[in-house]
Amino acid sequence: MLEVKDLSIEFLDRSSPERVLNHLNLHMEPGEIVGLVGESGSGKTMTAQAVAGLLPGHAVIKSGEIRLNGQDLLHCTKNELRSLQGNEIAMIFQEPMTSLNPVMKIGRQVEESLRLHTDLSGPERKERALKAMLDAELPNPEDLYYKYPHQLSGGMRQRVMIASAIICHPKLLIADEPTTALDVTIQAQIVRLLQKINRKYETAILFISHDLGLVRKLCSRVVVLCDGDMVEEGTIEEIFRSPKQDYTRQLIASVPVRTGTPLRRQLHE
Ligand SMILES: Nc1ncnc2c1ncn2[C@@H]1O[C@H](COP(=O)(O)OP(=O)(O)OP(=O)(O)O)[C@@H](O)[C@H]1O
Repeated sequence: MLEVKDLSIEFLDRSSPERVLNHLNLHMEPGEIVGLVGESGSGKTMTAQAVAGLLPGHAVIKSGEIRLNGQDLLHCTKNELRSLQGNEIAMIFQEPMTSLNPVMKIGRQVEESLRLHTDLSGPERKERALKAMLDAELPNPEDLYYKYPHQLSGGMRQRVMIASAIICHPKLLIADEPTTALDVTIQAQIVRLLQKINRKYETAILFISHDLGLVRKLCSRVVVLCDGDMVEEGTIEEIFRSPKQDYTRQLIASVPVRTGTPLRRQLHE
Protein backbone atom coordinates (compact mmCIF):
# COMPACT_ATOMS: atom_id res chain seq x y z
CA MET A 1 0.00 0.00 0.00
CA LEU A 2 2.79 2.43 0.94
CA GLU A 3 6.12 2.15 -0.79
CA VAL A 4 8.99 4.51 0.02
CA LYS A 5 12.05 3.84 -2.12
CA ASP A 6 15.53 5.35 -1.83
CA LEU A 7 14.22 8.54 -0.18
CA SER A 8 16.87 11.17 0.60
CA ILE A 9 16.06 14.60 2.04
CA GLU A 10 18.29 17.62 2.67
CA PHE A 11 17.73 20.98 4.30
CA LEU A 12 19.06 23.90 2.35
CA ASP A 13 18.89 26.59 5.04
CA ARG A 14 22.23 25.68 6.59
CA SER A 15 25.65 26.99 5.46
CA SER A 16 26.32 23.49 4.13
CA PRO A 17 23.28 21.44 3.11
CA GLU A 18 22.44 18.86 5.77
CA ARG A 19 21.15 15.47 4.76
CA VAL A 20 18.49 14.33 7.22
CA LEU A 21 17.38 11.17 5.46
CA ASN A 22 19.61 8.78 3.50
CA HIS A 23 18.20 6.40 0.90
CA LEU A 24 15.29 5.28 3.09
CA ASN A 25 13.26 2.24 2.02
CA LEU A 26 9.98 1.54 3.79
CA HIS A 27 6.91 -0.40 2.81
CA MET A 28 3.57 -1.02 4.47
CA GLU A 29 0.82 -3.49 3.69
CA PRO A 30 -2.86 -2.53 3.99
CA GLY A 31 -3.96 -2.57 7.62
CA GLU A 32 -0.42 -3.09 8.93
CA ILE A 33 0.94 -1.25 12.00
CA VAL A 34 4.61 -0.37 11.57
CA GLY A 35 6.76 1.31 14.20
CA LEU A 36 9.37 3.90 13.24
CA VAL A 37 11.89 4.29 16.02
CA GLY A 38 15.18 6.06 16.61
CA GLU A 39 16.71 8.71 18.83
CA SER A 40 15.76 12.36 18.68
CA GLY A 41 16.94 13.84 15.37
CA SER A 42 17.16 10.49 13.57
CA GLY A 43 14.67 11.54 10.88
CA LYS A 44 11.37 10.03 12.05
CA THR A 45 9.32 13.20 11.69
CA MET A 46 10.92 14.03 8.33
CA THR A 47 9.86 10.60 7.05
CA ALA A 48 6.31 11.17 8.30
CA GLN A 49 6.11 14.65 6.83
CA ALA A 50 7.45 13.46 3.48
CA VAL A 51 4.81 10.71 3.28
CA ALA A 52 2.04 13.11 4.31
CA GLY A 53 3.23 15.77 1.83
CA LEU A 54 3.91 18.19 4.69
CA LEU A 55 7.66 18.80 4.43
CA PRO A 56 8.77 22.35 5.26
CA GLY A 57 9.55 24.51 2.22
CA HIS A 58 13.33 24.44 2.66
CA ALA A 59 13.47 20.64 2.73
CA VAL A 60 14.56 19.22 -0.60
CA ILE A 61 13.95 15.69 -1.80
CA LYS A 62 17.24 14.63 -3.38
CA SER A 63 16.18 11.18 -4.51
CA GLY A 64 13.52 8.56 -4.24
CA GLU A 65 9.85 7.94 -4.62
CA ILE A 66 6.82 7.61 -2.38
CA ARG A 67 3.81 5.68 -3.66
CA LEU A 68 0.45 5.17 -2.00
CA ASN A 69 -1.51 2.42 -3.73
CA GLY A 70 0.67 3.00 -6.77
CA GLN A 71 0.08 6.77 -6.88
CA ASP A 72 3.31 8.77 -7.04
CA LEU A 73 3.04 11.26 -4.15
CA LEU A 74 6.16 13.22 -5.07
CA HIS A 75 4.96 14.06 -8.55
CA CYS A 76 1.24 14.58 -8.08
CA THR A 77 -0.31 18.04 -8.44
CA LYS A 78 -1.16 20.19 -5.42
CA ASN A 79 -4.84 19.42 -5.95
CA GLU A 80 -4.19 15.68 -6.11
CA LEU A 81 -2.14 15.92 -2.90
CA ARG A 82 -4.86 17.95 -1.16
CA SER A 83 -7.46 15.38 -2.09
CA LEU A 84 -5.29 12.66 -0.51
CA GLN A 85 -4.51 14.55 2.70
CA GLY A 86 -7.11 13.88 5.39
CA ASN A 87 -8.90 11.55 3.02
CA GLU A 88 -6.43 8.75 2.27
CA ILE A 89 -3.57 9.79 4.57
CA ALA A 90 -4.10 11.47 7.92
CA MET A 91 -1.64 12.49 10.60
CA ILE A 92 -1.79 13.02 14.34
CA PHE A 93 0.92 14.78 16.29
CA GLN A 94 2.48 14.81 19.72
CA GLU A 95 0.86 17.98 21.00
CA PRO A 96 -2.77 18.33 19.90
CA MET A 97 -2.95 21.88 21.26
CA THR A 98 -0.61 23.07 18.48
CA SER A 99 -2.72 21.37 15.79
CA LEU A 100 -6.16 22.30 17.14
CA ASN A 101 -7.48 25.79 16.52
CA PRO A 102 -8.02 27.32 19.99
CA VAL A 103 -10.90 29.54 18.84
CA MET A 104 -12.83 26.95 16.83
CA LYS A 105 -15.37 24.62 18.40
CA ILE A 106 -14.42 20.93 18.59
CA GLY A 107 -17.23 19.75 16.32
CA ARG A 108 -16.22 22.02 13.47
CA GLN A 109 -12.59 20.90 13.75
CA VAL A 110 -13.54 17.22 13.71
CA GLU A 111 -15.62 17.84 10.57
CA GLU A 112 -12.90 19.76 8.73
CA SER A 113 -11.89 16.91 6.38
CA LEU A 114 -15.54 16.28 5.45
CA ARG A 115 -15.88 19.95 4.54
CA LEU A 116 -12.83 19.62 2.25
CA HIS A 117 -13.51 16.23 0.74
CA THR A 118 -17.29 15.72 0.61
CA ASP A 119 -20.50 17.55 -0.31
CA LEU A 120 -22.29 16.44 2.85
CA SER A 121 -24.80 18.84 4.38
CA GLY A 122 -24.25 20.42 7.83
CA PRO A 123 -26.48 17.88 9.67
CA GLU A 124 -24.85 14.97 7.79
CA ARG A 125 -21.39 16.27 8.73
CA LYS A 126 -22.45 16.58 12.34
CA GLU A 127 -23.76 13.03 12.38
CA ARG A 128 -20.45 11.74 10.99
CA ALA A 129 -18.48 13.91 13.47
CA LEU A 130 -20.43 12.51 16.44
CA LYS A 131 -19.78 8.98 15.15
CA ALA A 132 -16.05 9.67 14.75
CA MET A 133 -15.97 11.12 18.28
CA LEU A 134 -17.63 7.95 19.58
CA ASP A 135 -15.11 5.89 17.63
CA ALA A 136 -12.40 7.90 19.39
CA GLU A 137 -14.13 7.04 22.69
CA LEU A 138 -14.91 10.63 23.59
CA PRO A 139 -17.64 10.78 26.24
CA ASN A 140 -20.76 12.88 25.54
CA PRO A 141 -19.91 13.88 21.97
CA GLU A 142 -23.08 16.03 21.75
CA ASP A 143 -21.72 18.27 24.55
CA LEU A 144 -18.13 18.21 23.37
CA TYR A 145 -19.18 19.21 19.86
CA TYR A 146 -19.81 22.77 21.11
CA LYS A 147 -16.77 23.06 23.40
CA TYR A 148 -13.35 24.65 22.74
CA PRO A 149 -9.99 22.80 22.98
CA HIS A 150 -8.93 24.55 26.22
CA GLN A 151 -11.97 23.06 27.97
CA LEU A 152 -10.64 19.53 27.41
CA SER A 153 -7.88 17.49 29.07
CA GLY A 154 -4.74 16.57 27.09
CA GLY A 155 -5.97 13.01 26.59
CA MET A 156 -9.34 14.20 25.30
CA ARG A 157 -7.66 16.66 22.93
CA GLN A 158 -5.63 13.79 21.50
CA ARG A 159 -8.88 11.83 21.03
CA VAL A 160 -10.34 14.85 19.22
CA MET A 161 -7.30 14.81 16.89
CA ILE A 162 -7.84 11.10 16.33
CA ALA A 163 -11.56 11.66 15.61
CA SER A 164 -10.75 14.32 13.03
CA ALA A 165 -8.00 12.13 11.52
CA ILE A 166 -10.26 9.07 11.08
CA ILE A 167 -13.48 10.79 10.03
CA CYS A 168 -12.85 10.05 6.32
CA HIS A 169 -11.57 6.53 7.12
CA PRO A 170 -8.04 7.09 5.74
CA LYS A 171 -6.08 4.07 4.53
CA LEU A 172 -2.97 5.32 6.32
CA LEU A 173 -2.77 7.05 9.69
CA ILE A 174 0.60 8.53 10.61
CA ALA A 175 0.90 8.95 14.36
CA ASP A 176 3.97 11.04 15.27
CA GLU A 177 4.69 10.55 18.98
CA PRO A 178 0.95 10.69 19.71
CA THR A 179 1.32 9.72 23.36
CA THR A 180 4.54 11.46 24.40
CA ALA A 181 2.82 14.43 26.05
CA LEU A 182 0.38 12.22 27.98
CA ASP A 183 0.66 10.40 31.28
CA VAL A 184 1.22 6.65 31.32
CA THR A 185 -2.41 5.60 31.89
CA ILE A 186 -3.68 7.79 29.06
CA GLN A 187 -0.83 6.57 26.82
CA ALA A 188 -2.03 3.00 27.24
CA GLN A 189 -5.62 4.06 26.47
CA ILE A 190 -4.55 5.85 23.28
CA VAL A 191 -2.54 2.81 22.15
CA ARG A 192 -5.60 0.59 22.73
CA LEU A 193 -7.73 3.08 20.81
CA LEU A 194 -5.31 2.99 17.84
CA GLN A 195 -5.47 -0.81 17.94
CA LYS A 196 -9.27 -0.69 17.90
CA ILE A 197 -9.34 1.73 14.96
CA ASN A 198 -6.85 -0.45 13.07
CA ARG A 199 -9.07 -3.52 13.53
CA LYS A 200 -12.39 -1.78 12.89
CA TYR A 201 -11.44 0.16 9.75
CA GLU A 202 -8.29 -1.78 8.69
CA THR A 203 -6.40 1.50 8.88
CA ALA A 204 -2.66 1.05 8.38
CA ILE A 205 -0.74 2.97 11.06
CA LEU A 206 2.81 4.31 10.91
CA PHE A 207 3.52 4.70 14.62
CA ILE A 208 6.46 6.96 15.40
CA SER A 209 7.80 6.75 18.89
CA HIS A 210 10.91 6.69 21.00
CA ASP A 211 9.01 4.46 23.46
CA LEU A 212 9.87 0.92 22.43
CA GLY A 213 7.55 -0.50 25.07
CA LEU A 214 4.56 1.04 23.30
CA VAL A 215 5.91 0.09 19.87
CA ARG A 216 6.16 -3.49 21.04
CA LYS A 217 2.54 -3.50 22.25
CA LEU A 218 1.10 -1.99 19.09
CA CYS A 219 3.21 -2.79 16.03
CA SER A 220 3.86 -5.94 14.05
CA ARG A 221 6.99 -4.61 12.35
CA VAL A 222 9.64 -2.00 13.23
CA VAL A 223 11.97 0.20 11.20
CA VAL A 224 14.95 1.60 13.11
CA LEU A 225 16.46 4.93 12.06
CA CYS A 226 19.82 6.35 13.15
CA ASP A 227 21.04 9.72 11.88
CA GLY A 228 18.84 9.49 8.80
CA ASP A 229 19.91 5.93 7.94
CA MET A 230 17.66 2.91 8.20
CA VAL A 231 19.84 0.61 10.27
CA GLU A 232 17.49 -2.29 10.84
CA GLU A 233 14.04 -3.55 9.98
CA GLY A 234 12.14 -6.58 11.15
CA THR A 235 9.16 -8.06 12.89
CA ILE A 236 8.64 -7.18 16.54
CA GLU A 237 9.92 -10.64 17.54
CA GLU A 238 13.07 -10.33 15.41
CA ILE A 239 13.92 -6.83 16.62
CA PHE A 240 13.28 -7.45 20.30
CA ARG A 241 14.62 -11.00 20.58
CA SER A 242 17.64 -10.82 18.30
CA PRO A 243 18.47 -7.29 17.17
CA LYS A 244 21.31 -7.31 14.65
CA GLN A 245 22.67 -3.83 15.30
CA ASP A 246 24.28 -2.43 18.46
CA TYR A 247 22.25 0.74 17.97
CA THR A 248 18.99 -1.24 18.16
CA ARG A 249 20.26 -3.09 21.23
CA GLN A 250 21.01 0.22 22.91
CA LEU A 251 17.57 1.58 22.03
CA ILE A 252 15.95 -1.52 23.51
CA ALA A 253 18.14 -1.26 26.60
CA SER A 254 16.99 2.32 27.10
CA VAL A 255 13.33 1.28 27.52
CA PRO A 256 12.37 2.80 30.88
CA VAL A 257 12.02 0.20 33.61
CA ARG A 258 8.60 0.20 35.25
CA THR A 259 8.80 0.05 39.03
CA GLY A 260 9.25 -3.49 40.22
CA THR A 261 9.45 -5.01 36.74
CA PRO A 262 12.92 -6.09 35.58
CA LEU A 263 13.80 -4.91 32.08
CA ARG A 264 14.25 -8.46 30.82
CA ARG A 265 10.73 -9.41 31.95
CA GLN A 266 9.27 -6.24 30.40
CA LEU A 267 10.83 -7.18 27.07
CA HIS A 268 9.38 -10.67 27.19
CA GLU A 269 5.93 -9.71 28.44
N1 LIG B 1 12.55 22.66 9.95
C1 LIG B 1 13.79 22.18 9.98
N2 LIG B 1 14.81 22.87 9.44
C2 LIG B 1 16.08 22.37 9.44
N3 LIG B 1 16.42 21.18 9.95
C3 LIG B 1 15.45 20.45 10.51
C4 LIG B 1 14.08 20.90 10.56
N4 LIG B 1 13.34 19.93 11.17
C5 LIG B 1 14.20 18.95 11.49
N5 LIG B 1 15.45 19.24 11.10
C6 LIG B 1 16.63 18.38 11.25
O1 LIG B 1 16.34 17.15 10.60
C7 LIG B 1 16.91 16.06 11.34
C8 LIG B 1 15.82 15.03 11.56
O2 LIG B 1 14.80 15.62 12.36
P1 LIG B 1 13.44 14.89 12.73
O3 LIG B 1 12.54 15.92 13.35
O4 LIG B 1 12.95 14.11 11.59
O5 LIG B 1 13.94 13.88 13.88
P2 LIG B 1 13.08 12.95 14.82
O6 LIG B 1 13.69 11.61 14.73
O7 LIG B 1 11.63 13.08 14.51
O8 LIG B 1 13.37 13.59 16.25
P3 LIG B 1 12.39 13.80 17.51
O9 LIG B 1 12.22 12.43 18.11
O10 LIG B 1 13.17 14.71 18.40
O11 LIG B 1 11.11 14.39 17.01
C9 LIG B 1 17.49 16.65 12.62
O12 LIG B 1 18.88 16.77 12.41
C10 LIG B 1 16.86 18.01 12.71
O13 LIG B 1 17.77 18.93 13.32
